[in-house]
Amino acid sequence: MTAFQVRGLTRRFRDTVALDDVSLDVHDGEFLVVLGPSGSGKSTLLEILAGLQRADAGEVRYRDRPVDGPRPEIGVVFQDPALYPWRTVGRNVGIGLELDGVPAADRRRRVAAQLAVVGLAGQDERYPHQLSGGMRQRAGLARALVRDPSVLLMDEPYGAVDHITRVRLQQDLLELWSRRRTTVVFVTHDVGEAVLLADRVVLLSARPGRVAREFSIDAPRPRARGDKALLAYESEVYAALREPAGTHSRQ
Ligand SMILES: Nc1ncnc2c1ncn2[C@@H]1O[C@H](COP(=O)(O)OP(=O)(O)OP(=O)(O)O)[C@@H](O)[C@H]1O
Repeated sequence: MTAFQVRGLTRRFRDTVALDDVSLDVHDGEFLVVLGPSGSGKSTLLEILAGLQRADAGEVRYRDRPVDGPRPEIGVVFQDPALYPWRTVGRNVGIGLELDGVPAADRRRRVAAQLAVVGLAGQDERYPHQLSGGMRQRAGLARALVRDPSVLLMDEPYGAVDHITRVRLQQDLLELWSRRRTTVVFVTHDVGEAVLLADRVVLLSARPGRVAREFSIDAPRPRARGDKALLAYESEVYAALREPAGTHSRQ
């Protein structure tokens, strides 16, 4: 089944055309990576999928219903997890459940379980400033997962953590995804990250943001950085990035 159907999406900010006639499908259970240079409209696309902003033209449907606002089954993870500093990690992660009116005992149980899933078991009572950047990012992921979303939208979630932490977080995300098979749409401008994670990479061109190319990453899983099969895909994507703008052909 198709999770998202995106048709003819256009978004302008004054003179800037952030997205120009973007169409794509996201399939159920798929790990889709949206790759593109700065200003190619990746974040704008993700926010429209999340129902956080509207397109000027075109349509987004999720499971065949128009997306007209945020929904609990669509979880979002941003580069900055934006945890409330005055709330404990547990109360940050459980915030969506509070809004959903889930009783406190149930909430605590679900939060503790989700913290364990992301590698933060027993950290409920700590405060965000007591966590490392990588741990805060894990807490942001737990906050999205705790509502049991059927799709996760991730906007450069590892863009602000150091390289070694990033490699670890990527590996953990891959393990999590292979267990849950939640549909993921993941935005990055890191080619290595894109081919490591993706079933399919959609490459956007910059200003205006258009779908330039698509790559199916048919490398076997489990995967790890440095796998030979992935390096071949990386070379293919880098070659596409070297093509002058406007000469991209769709595969
Ligand atoms: N709220 C806004 N007001 C004005 N212009 C905006 C706004 N949001 C995005 N833009 C412009 O739209 C274009 C696409 O921005 P967007 O943030 O979606 O790109 P991106 O590919 O995610 O970039 P980056 O990789 O740098 O985060 C850019 O030129 C940006 O300046």
